[in-house]
Amino acid sequence: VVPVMQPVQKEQKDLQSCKSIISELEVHEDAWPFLLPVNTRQFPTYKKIIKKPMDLSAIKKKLDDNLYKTREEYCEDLRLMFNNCETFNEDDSPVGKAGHNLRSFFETKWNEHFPPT
Ligand SMILES: CO[C@H](O)CCc1ccc(O)cc1
Repeated sequence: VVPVMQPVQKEQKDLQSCKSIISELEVHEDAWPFLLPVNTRQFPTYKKIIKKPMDLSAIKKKLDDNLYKTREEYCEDLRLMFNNCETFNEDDSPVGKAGHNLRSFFETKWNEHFPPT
């Protein structure tokens, strides 16, 4: 009989996976544009164009502060971060290329931890 995981254990496993994935993203060679918030005082255009800034340090802090109710909320913030990058950067720019590479790495890790049924 396949043991049914209690909801609490399921949440804990999901949290461990989310922490593991962001730790791998943080040390990825293409993470450099995403490690810290974009300096919106240095780049006022960014503040005007990107309504919801997001970066890896903010996501890590939300994880550590238990602010994600589900793994889907966490995934949403990562996709927001990558979509912001595509909005603001040309695909063939250094930051744009890093964004596409890191997004691909993330989606692969996501599917490893949470295989689509
Ligand atoms: C996640 O990285 C940001 O999209 C970088 C935004 C940016 C790129 C080039 C600049 O000269 C200024 C800001």
